[in-house]
Amino acid sequence: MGVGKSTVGHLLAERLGVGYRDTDDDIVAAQGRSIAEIFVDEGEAAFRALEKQAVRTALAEHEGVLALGGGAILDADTRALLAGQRVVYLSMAVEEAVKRTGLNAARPLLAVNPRKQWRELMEARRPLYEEAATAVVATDGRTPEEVTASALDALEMKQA
Ligand SMILES: Nc1ncnc2c1ncn2[C@@H]1O[C@H](COP(=O)(O)OP(=O)(O)OP(=O)(O)O)[C@@H](O)[C@H]1O
Ligand SMILES: O=C(O)C1=C[C@@H](O)[C@@H](O)[C@H](O)C1
Ligand SMILES: [Mg+2]
Repeated sequence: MGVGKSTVGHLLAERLGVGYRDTDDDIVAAQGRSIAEIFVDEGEAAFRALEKQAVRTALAEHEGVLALGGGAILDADTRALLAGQRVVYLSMAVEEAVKRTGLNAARPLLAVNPRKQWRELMEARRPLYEEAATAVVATDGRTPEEVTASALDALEMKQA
């Protein structure tokens, strides 16, 4: 959350001359509600079901850069779909995460105690991110342009 998927994703798409899509945005558009509202109204499990379908649809329809929600990796079927894709894991340390996300209530899973919640989420997810990734790019103290350049290098993809 807040690692720079949207910022870097847009830059990466621009450099590659392809489109950008974001499954969080797809869910919000289809539901006509914010992610925080979906969590409050229906709970995380309902959000995860919507997310799983959104990832499946986007991977089938879209050929450019796709940003996934931070928790999409928790779903085993989603992980299987990612197995055939180039996947970039953008990483950061907790202090960078707190700087970038702040106490923003739009991120319901970090709303109460961001540092502690972020650490716990990452302990559970880091192995899944690493397993899915074909490229890992550290973002701490680096500009979005630098992160984008590293992602292109790591993916061995040329700019358009
Ligand atoms: N490399 C970077 N260095 C410093 N700040 C950054 C960097 N990349 C993104 N940011 C800033 O961090 C914040 C979060 O970035 P962004 O919205 O791109 O992340 P995200 O991963 O898409 O977040 P979300 O989990 O909400 O989808 C923004 O304020 C953005 O300007
Ligand atoms: O890491 C997560 O579990 C989440 C990340 C966001 O992208 C959103 O998908 C939502 O806030 C949940
Ligand atoms: Mg984003």
